[in-house]
Amino acid sequence: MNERIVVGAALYDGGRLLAARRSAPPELAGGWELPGGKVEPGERSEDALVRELREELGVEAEPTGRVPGEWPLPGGYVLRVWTARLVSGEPRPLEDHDELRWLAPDQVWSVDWLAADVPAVEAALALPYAAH
Ligand SMILES: Nc1nc2c([nH]c(=O)n2[C@H]2C[C@H](O)[C@@H](COP(=O)(O)OP(=O)(O)OP(=O)(O)O)O2)c(=O)[nH]1
Repeated sequence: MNERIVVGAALYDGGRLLAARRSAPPELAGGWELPGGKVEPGERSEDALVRELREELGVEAEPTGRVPGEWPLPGGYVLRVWTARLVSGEPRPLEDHDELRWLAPDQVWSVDWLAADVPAVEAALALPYAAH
């Protein structure tokens, strides 16, 4: 009954995508991911996404659409991704991350994404530009 879902945000601002470098746990530290986290029992995925972006980055964001697909994560979780738009605030690495980077389209593959994020980011980039 408890689905094990991690939601990630393809957070865009001015055509650039936000990438976040994990600082923990040790086996994931240094890898880049889409900010987000685990959906709590009874929580809507979009609400979890907004909550996680507030907690982790200190920003208000609005989910704008689901990126088709889901990608398996260790521990029986799956990663689902939403596009999102920055509503207010400047993202800061408050929790879980030690660096953030806004990536222009030609910089998206300049960071070392976590394994599950490679197909997830590809799927986000495959969406029509209007979704960004
Ligand atoms: N948030 C996020 N997690 C990812 C991505 N790719 C990926 O493999 N993961 C993994 C890392 C973690 O093992 C797990 C997400 O856990 P998390 O630590 O971000 O979740 P959370 O903030 O709710 O934390 P907690 O309840 O474990 O304290 O999924 C991604 O793009 N975004």
